[in-house]
Amino acid sequence: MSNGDAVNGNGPAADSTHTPSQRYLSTRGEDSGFSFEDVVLKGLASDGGLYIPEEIPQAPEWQSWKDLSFTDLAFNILSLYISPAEIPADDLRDIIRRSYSTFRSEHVTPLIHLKDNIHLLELFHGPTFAFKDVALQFLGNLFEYFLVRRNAGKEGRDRYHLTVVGATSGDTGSAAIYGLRGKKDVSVFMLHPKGRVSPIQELQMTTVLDPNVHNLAVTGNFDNCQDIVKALFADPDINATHKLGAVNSINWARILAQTVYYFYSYFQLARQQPDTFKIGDKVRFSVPSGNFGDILAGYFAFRMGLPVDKFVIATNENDILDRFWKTGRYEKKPAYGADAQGGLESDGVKAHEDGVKETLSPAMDILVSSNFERLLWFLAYEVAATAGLNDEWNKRQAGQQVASWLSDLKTKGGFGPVYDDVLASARRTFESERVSDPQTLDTIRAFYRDVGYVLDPHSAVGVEAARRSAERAPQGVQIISLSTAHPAKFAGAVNLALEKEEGFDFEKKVLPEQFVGLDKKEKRVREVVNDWKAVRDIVREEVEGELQGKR
Ligand SMILES: Cc1ncc(COP(=O)(O)O)c(C=O)c1O
Ligand SMILES: N[C@@H](CCOP(=O)(O)O)C(=O)O
Repeated sequence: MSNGDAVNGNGPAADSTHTPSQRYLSTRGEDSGFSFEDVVLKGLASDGGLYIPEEIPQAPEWQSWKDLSFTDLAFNILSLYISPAEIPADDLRDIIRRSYSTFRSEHVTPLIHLKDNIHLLELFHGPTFAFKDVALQFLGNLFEYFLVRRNAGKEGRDRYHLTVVGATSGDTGSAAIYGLRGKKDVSVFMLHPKGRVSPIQELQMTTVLDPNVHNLAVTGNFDNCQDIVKALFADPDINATHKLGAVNSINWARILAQTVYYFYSYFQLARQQPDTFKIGDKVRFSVPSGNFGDILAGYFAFRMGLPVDKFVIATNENDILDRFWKTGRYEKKPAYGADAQGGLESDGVKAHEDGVKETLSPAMDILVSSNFERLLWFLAYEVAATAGLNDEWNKRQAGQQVASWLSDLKTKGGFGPVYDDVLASARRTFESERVSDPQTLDTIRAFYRDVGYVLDPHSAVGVEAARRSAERAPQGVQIISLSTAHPAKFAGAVNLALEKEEGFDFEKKVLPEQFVGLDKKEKRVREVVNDWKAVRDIVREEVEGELQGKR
């Protein structure tokens, strides 16, 4: 499929009055020429790839953005990708303003100094206390905007009804639900691995009773949920009857919205440390990583012109990314580590037969990182470009290479080692660190003792990686470590680390009022087996019920 064809193969064609500033292509090379609106509503490309912009726009004026508010900065950055012909400037400003008015901090994503040259970018001040809110509040409003526009003057079954299907290891689910609850013409189906999200995360999702919200607890792991979502997108049958939409970071708008806080944190650092950090200095980012969406947003900010010294990929013991950077091989893990005893690794972490380890940072318990595919495209493109042929050829080569790697991942469980120049290019911009559960607990404890700060386990993985990276970093480099969730979402890990600390009281020190009494609320969730067809049947049944006003 190409250029301006119907969304999902059956939706309305892109409206020629909304001329795009930017075209998008698929990482697997078979799908191209789409507008921003197309890719936001479509989510996943029809060849199974992920959408990327044909060109990464440069931001030559970025230095003059230093004193802008978060929302003004967001407007400037997003405008590089969304032309006023697609969304008029006033409308875009309004979408951005509404999206961030729900945040509890005037900075939206405040930066605080943690210790020495390590700074913490707090991304958890949105409605669900996780970094996903930054993108999903925006995406929810964007969906609404496009649907209102498409449905003007239409009634009943003629209206464009979006069926969002998403997979979550805990945080995307609630953030997407809060971004979309009660919105007209949208149904939301969130699949989470039954029993493998934290109790608060589960309650945040299942206590939302709006008729358009459907929680499905899948007997399986996060990757099974993600595979079901991708199978639904690949199924022509459901695509013919329902217009599927994505809220996971396969949706380009998720990545785009997240680029803003990389710039914003850089400017906050310059404002906070005018004597030691000047605009133009390079900064290092450490990012707790699972699906690779958050760190990929940083990569786009870097490619747009932000001076970055290195990105540190921080993984937990589900370490496919760390292993790639160390070996050049991208491989799913064998079921159990060599030292496993009856499903328990030597450090006490539970390893499931499917290869996923159940760690203290469960939102990163992911076997395969879906956004890594987007980076692979850019790495392959860079290598193709050294051949000196034309850009069209380079893009085609990159798409073919990515399709071949991803096919090996599917059929053989992995690929690699990749060519030396691909790995060298990856290592120029990124490095990686793997942080075990005991190290995560030690980090939470150490920073609580040292500076009185309570880190959530995911943020602790990032901070420990930042601390290790600081030992190798050039003298004086400032490191911004992304804090991806509020500690109250992970009471188990935080209490494990801090319960013996004198004076520590989880309820008084950590628990926000919004979480109090959640467990007393009514819940709605359906259990489903790990079978995409069973999920498809539920989606059909529930959407029909909603459209007939039965729910
Ligand atoms: C709290 C938390 N930290 C880190 C991550 C990893 O982010 P990403 O999947 O974008 O790499 C996630 C899940 O996505 C998360 O929920
Ligand atoms: N950690 C995520 C997993 C889904 O990742 P996404 O960024 O692709 O939506 C979660 O919390 O659900």
